[in-house]
Amino acid sequence: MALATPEKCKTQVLKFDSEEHVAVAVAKYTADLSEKYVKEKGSFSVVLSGGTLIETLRKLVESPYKDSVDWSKWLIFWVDERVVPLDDDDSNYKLAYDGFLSKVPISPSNIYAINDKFSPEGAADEYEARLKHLVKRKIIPLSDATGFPKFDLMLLGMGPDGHVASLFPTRQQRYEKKRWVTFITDSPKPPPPRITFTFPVINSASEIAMVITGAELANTVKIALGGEPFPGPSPLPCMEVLPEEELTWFLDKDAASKL
Ligand SMILES: O=C(O)[C@H](O)[C@@H](O)[C@H](O)[C@H](O)COP(=O)(O)O
Repeated sequence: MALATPEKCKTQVLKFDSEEHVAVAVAKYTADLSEKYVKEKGSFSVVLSGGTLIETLRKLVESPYKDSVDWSKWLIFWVDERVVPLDDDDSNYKLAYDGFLSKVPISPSNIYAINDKFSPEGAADEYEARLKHLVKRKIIPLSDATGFPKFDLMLLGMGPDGHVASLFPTRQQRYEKKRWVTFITDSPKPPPPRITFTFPVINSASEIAMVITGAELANTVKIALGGEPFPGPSPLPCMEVLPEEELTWFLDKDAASKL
């Protein structure tokens, strides 16, 4: 099946004076998309990453969105997860639960955490099987363009090495073309065992927001968006993010300082 083409994906780069302004803008963007997708299809599937993203989502659980968003229609997934118990401080589920999910009325049955009883390989297989089941029940559609599951919104962070999800520049998972979910046991960012969505799934999303703050990411942002040819053998993973409809970069002043 044909993969999404760059011509189809609209890219916006939004720069803000501070992290606080990014947080305000990401909350409005997410709430607006929630309204749009709930109206169009009766649900809103949101894929979270870990890291600083959850803190940047803090405005979404405040007024006016706390009361205006139709949380009952939200479905929550993780683009990557550390294979640790769900109550471990390293768990992306725990991070999201403590900072976001526990503050809004999303039904626990709509929150798709990994099964923390499995090995990384088993957890990836089980998460993929669960996604396939949701597709079969028509809860998550398949992309007509790619044949992979199509989530409404993915909210992604990025590492200084250009990784997104747990797809690292020096690891082969970034090249996976068939699996929906894969695993890694030697992640360069600790903890080492993780599962991650693959690029075909990430790029089948309708919308992706790259939420990037802090001066330590300025060089990588420049490489990704600066318009200069990339010198390495393969582009950085962050340069390969290309959803089906719209890609929006939210940058604070520090992250955008080298553009
Ligand atoms: O589990 C993880 O580690 C993440 O999902 C990872 O992909 C993260 O989004 C980036 O590493 C950025 O992390 P920061 O926002 O903390 O810099």
